[in-house]
Amino acid sequence: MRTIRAPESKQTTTLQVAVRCRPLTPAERSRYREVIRIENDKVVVVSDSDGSRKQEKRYTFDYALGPEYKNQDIYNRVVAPMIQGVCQGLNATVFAYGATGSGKTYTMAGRPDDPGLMVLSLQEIFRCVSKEEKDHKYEVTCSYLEVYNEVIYDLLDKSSGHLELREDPEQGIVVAGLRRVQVNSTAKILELLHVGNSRRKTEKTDANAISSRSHAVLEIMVKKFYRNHHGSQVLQGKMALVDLAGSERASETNNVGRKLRDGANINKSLLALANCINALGKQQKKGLAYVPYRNSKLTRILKDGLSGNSRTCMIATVSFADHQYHHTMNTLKYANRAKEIKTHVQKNVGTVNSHVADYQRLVSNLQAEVSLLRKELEEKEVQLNGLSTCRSQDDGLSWLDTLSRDINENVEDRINLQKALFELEDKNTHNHHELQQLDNQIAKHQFDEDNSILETLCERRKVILDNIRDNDEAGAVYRQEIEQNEAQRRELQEIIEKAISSNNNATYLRILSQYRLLGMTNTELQFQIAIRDQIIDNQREVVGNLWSVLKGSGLHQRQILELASRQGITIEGWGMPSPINYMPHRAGSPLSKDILRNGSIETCTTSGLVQFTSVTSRYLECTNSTVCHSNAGIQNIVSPNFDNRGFYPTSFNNKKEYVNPSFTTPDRNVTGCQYSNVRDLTSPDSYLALSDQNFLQRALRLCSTADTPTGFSDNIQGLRLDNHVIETRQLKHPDCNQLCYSNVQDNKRNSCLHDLRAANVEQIHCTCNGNR
Ligand SMILES: Nc1ncnc2c1ncn2[C@@H]1O[C@H](COP(=O)(O)OP(=O)(O)OP(=O)(O)O)[C@@H](O)[C@H]1O
Repeated sequence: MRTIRAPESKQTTTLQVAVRCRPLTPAERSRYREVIRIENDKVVVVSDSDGSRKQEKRYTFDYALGPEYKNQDIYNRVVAPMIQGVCQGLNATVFAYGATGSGKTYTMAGRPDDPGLMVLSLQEIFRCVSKEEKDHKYEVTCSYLEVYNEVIYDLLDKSSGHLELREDPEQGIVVAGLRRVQVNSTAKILELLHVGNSRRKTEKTDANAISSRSHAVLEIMVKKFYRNHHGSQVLQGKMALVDLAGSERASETNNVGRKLRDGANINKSLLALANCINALGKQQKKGLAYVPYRNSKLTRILKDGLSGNSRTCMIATVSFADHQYHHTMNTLKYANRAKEIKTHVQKNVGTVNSHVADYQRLVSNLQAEVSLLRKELEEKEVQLNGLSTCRSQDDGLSWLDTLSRDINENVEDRINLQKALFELEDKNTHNHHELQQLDNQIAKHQFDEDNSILETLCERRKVILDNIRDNDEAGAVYRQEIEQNEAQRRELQEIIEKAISSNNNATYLRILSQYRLLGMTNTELQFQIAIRDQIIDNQREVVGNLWSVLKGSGLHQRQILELASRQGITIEGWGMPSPINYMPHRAGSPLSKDILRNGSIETCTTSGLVQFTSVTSRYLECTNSTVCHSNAGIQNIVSPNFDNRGFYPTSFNNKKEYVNPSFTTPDRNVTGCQYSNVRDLTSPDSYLALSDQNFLQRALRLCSTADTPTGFSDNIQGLRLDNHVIETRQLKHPDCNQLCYSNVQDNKRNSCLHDLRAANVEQIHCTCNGNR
C-alpha cells in the first residue's frame, strides 16, 4: 500500500526584532549627547543628529530595551520562548547586528557578572533536557565557528584549516569538517565558549578597544530519540547564536592595509546580509525578488535562519551617543526592514538510519574519485621530481594553473547564473499562477456595484504583470550570459586539450587536468543538489497546499483517512482508521456497470472470455476448470505480513487456479483471462474494507487453502462475484476445519473467529446471502 506522511504542522512566524540600547560609558557621557529615547519597551525615538526634535524618527519593534536591562532580561523576553521549541525539534536563530562598539559581543557572549545569550541559552537547554531525560534519550552538541575574511575557521579546533560550505539535501547548508562537541554540563560550555572566544580575531579600532573582526556562529544541536509506531525517530532542533562583526563601513574605522581589507570583507558579508534582508523584506511585500544568499559565506550560513525553517530573532544593538547617529540610523533602518521577514517553522523529524540521499552518495563517489586521482597525481609528481629534466616542465605548468583557475571561475559563474535563472523562473511560475487567479476574480467582480474589490484586484494584477516582465527581462539577460559562459568553457577546455596533446608529459598533465575537472564536476553536482532541494522544497509546498485545501474542505480527519484508504493510501502519522462499515451490497442486485467500470472489470461473463483492464485492488477467482493467465494485481493491498504465499494462485488439482495477484502496475491491461464465475474477493463496493488487510489476508488464505473440491464450497464465506451477484457462504478454518463463521444472518461464530478480527468479520455480513 502506498504511504504518505501527514504534514508536519508548519507555523509561519515573523522575524522578531529587538533593539538593545547600551549604556554610555562614563567617558562617553561627558563627551556626547544622547539622541535616543525609548518608549514602552517597544518604540525607539531618534532625535536629529544635532539634538533637535524637528525631524525625529520613530520606529516600533517587538522589543526596544534600554540600558537598564541586563543580558538575563533580554534573554527572558526574547530568547527563552524559543528554547522549548529547540528541545522539541524546531530551529531557532538569534543574531546580533549593529555598529562596532554597540554591544553585540556583550549581548551574545556577556561577562562573568552578566552572562550572555549563548551561555544562558545552553543552560536553559540543559534544564529542559534534564527534565525529560528519564523518558527520552537526548544528545546536545555544539559547534563554534567564525567567518573571517570570507574564510571559515573552527573556533573549537585550533588545528583546523579553512573549512568549506556544503549544501546537504537533508540538512541544508553544512560546514564540512566542523568539529561538533558533545556537551553535558554548564562548566563544559563555559570552557568551550571561553576557548572559542579567545581564538576569535579581534583588533583595536577607533570605536572599540577589543573589536571582533569576525562573525561568530555558535550552533547548539539538540537531538531527541524516541520510538513510535513508525519505528525509531529522532527530533533534531538547532539553535544558532550569531555575533556579527561591526556593521561600520571600512572607511569609517581609520584602518589601513590588512585592517582595511578585513573591514572590506566584513563589510562584504554584512552588505550581503543587508541585501538579503532588503530582498526578503521586498519579497514579503511584492512576492518576488531574488535573495542573494550565495554572495557571502555568512549569508549562506544564515540562510535557514533568515527565510527557512527557523524561528529567528535579530537583536539590533545601538548606542545612545550622538556621534553614533549615522550607525544607529543604519542599524534601525535594517532592523525595520527585517520586521517584514517571515520564516516557516517546522519540526525536523527524521527516521534513524534513513538519511542518505542518492545525490549525496553521488557526490561522495566523486569525492572518492577525486582523492584517488589526487593520489595518482602525487605518485606521478614523485616520479617526475626524480627527473631533473622534468622539473623545468613542472615549473612550466603555471599555464595549466591559470587555465584551471579560469575554468573554476567559469563554472562558479555559471552555477550562480543558473541558480539565479532557476529562481527567477520559479518566481514567474508563481506569478503566472496568481495572474490566472486574479483574472478569474476580476471576471467575477466585474459587475459589482462597489468596485473597490475590482480596483484592488486590478492593482495587484498590474504589479504581477510588472513583476513578470521584469523577471522575463532579467531571465533573458541571464540566459545570454549562460550561453557566453558556456562558449568560454568550451574554449578553455580546448586550450587545455591542445596543450596536453603537445606536451611531453601527457599522462601527468592528463591526470592533473582530469583531477581538476572532476573537482569542478563535483561543484556542479553540488549545485544540482541545491536545485533538486529547491524542487523538493517546492513540491513539499505544493503537497502542503493540497493538505490545506483538503483540510479546508471541511472533511474530518477520519473522512480523509477513509478516502485515502479507498485509494489504497495510508497516511503516516494519523494512524489507521477503525474499520469502515461498508453498506452491504443489495441482495440480488447485479454490480452496476459503473462499479464494474470503475472497479476495473470491463466485461464479465459466466463463460467465455473475461477481460480485465486496469485491475487493481481485486482478487479474482475462477471457479470453472480454468487456467487464468492474468497479471491482475492487487497492487494496493499491502500489509507488513503480506507475502505471496498467503493468497497467491494455488493450483488445485481439480483444475482450478486463482488469478495471479502478482504485483503489477495498477493500470496494466490484463486481457485474456478466460472463464466464468469470477469472484471478486475484495470488492470495496460490496462490503470488504480494503484497508482491512489483516482480515483480507486471512480470508484469502482461508480461501486459497480450503481443501474442498470447489475451493469455495458451501463452507466458505465467500465474497463472491458470480455472474455479478454477491453471495455469502461460510468460512471454514483450514487448520481446525471448524466453521469460522456460520450463517451470516444468524451471526454465529465459533471459537476460531478470533483469528479473524471480530470487528472485521462484522464487515462481511451480507444480506444478499446466496440470493442469485
Ligand atoms: N549592555 C551593556 N552594559 C554594559 N557595557 C556594555 C554593554 N554593551 C556593551 N558594553 C561595553 O561596550 C563596549 C563595546 O561592546 P562590544 O565589544 O560588545 O561591542 P561590539 O558591538 O561587539 O563591537 P565590535 O563590533 O567592534 O566587536 C565593551 O566595553 C562592552 O563591555
